[in-house]
Amino acid sequence: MERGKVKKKEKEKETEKEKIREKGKEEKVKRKEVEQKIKEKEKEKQEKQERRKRKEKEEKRTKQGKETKKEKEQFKGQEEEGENKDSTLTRTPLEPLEKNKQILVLGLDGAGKTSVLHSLASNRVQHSVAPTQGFNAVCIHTEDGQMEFLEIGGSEPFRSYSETYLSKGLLLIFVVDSADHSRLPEAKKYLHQLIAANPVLPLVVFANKQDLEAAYHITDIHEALALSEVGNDRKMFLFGTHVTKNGSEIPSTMQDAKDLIAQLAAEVQ
Ligand SMILES: Nc1nc2c(ncn2[C@@H]2O[C@H](COP(=O)(O)OP(=O)(O)OP(=O)(O)O)[C@@H](O)[C@H]2O)c(=O)[nH]1
Ligand SMILES: [Mg+2]
Repeated sequence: MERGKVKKKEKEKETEKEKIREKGKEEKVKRKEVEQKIKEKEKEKQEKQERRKRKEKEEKRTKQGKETKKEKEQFKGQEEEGENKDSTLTRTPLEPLEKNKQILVLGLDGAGKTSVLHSLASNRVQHSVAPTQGFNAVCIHTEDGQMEFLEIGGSEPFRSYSETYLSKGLLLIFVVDSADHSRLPEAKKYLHQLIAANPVLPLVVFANKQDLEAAYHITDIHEALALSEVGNDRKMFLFGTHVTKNGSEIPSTMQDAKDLIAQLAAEVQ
């Protein structure tokens, strides 16, 4: 009888232990499930982050692509035409580029804009061999950085683009053929149209082709272009320049003009 009781108690103990073991097992399974869930959530989070990063990269690439495309479109033209032998420096923007403010080089066709610009860029006299069909962008490196010049061809169809660029210009360089007396009134009209579009834009006038016998002296050019009327709020400078012997050093007036342009550009920027 006693033995029977002991056996029963032992059995009960055994069942109790069994239950505890079972419970332990269940808890272990539950813990594993929770751990699994946490891992899955972390994985999901990581995947989400990667997806977001990929998307951001993709967007960045598309944006860059668009910009490059826009710039490429802006700069096609004379390079493709290959007519102008100075085309390494020639670009055709359709609209002003936002990045850097440009120094605008304007004036009637044949005044000598390209010749002046390329001579300033290389510090050597460099004649242009063809009229600019559209735009001509030249970057000149200086001690303090770089200057971006933009010539707009002086022929009638291209002149109309000038006003679009004036509001974003840094300086205006106006080149005039000092020996072409008959076209001085036309040059004056064009210059005054330009400056009316931007009342503060500093103005540097190049009375070019001073080497020619028929060239007007700079005081006559001052009068012929009515430079006294350019406005009191505007800085204005006038240089007598010439681009004569190809390959020779640029004349000192041109070097002076270049230094002044660099100084003005630094002040305005
Ligand atoms: N004698 C002389 N000829 C010059 C001088 N500057 C330019 N030329 C000549 O003038 C002609 C026209 O020069 P360009 O530099 O093409 O003139 P541009 O103002 O750029 O003309 P577009 O591009 O048509 O607006 C070329 O035959 C040049 O060689 C100069 O100082 N003296
Ligand atoms: Mg030109």
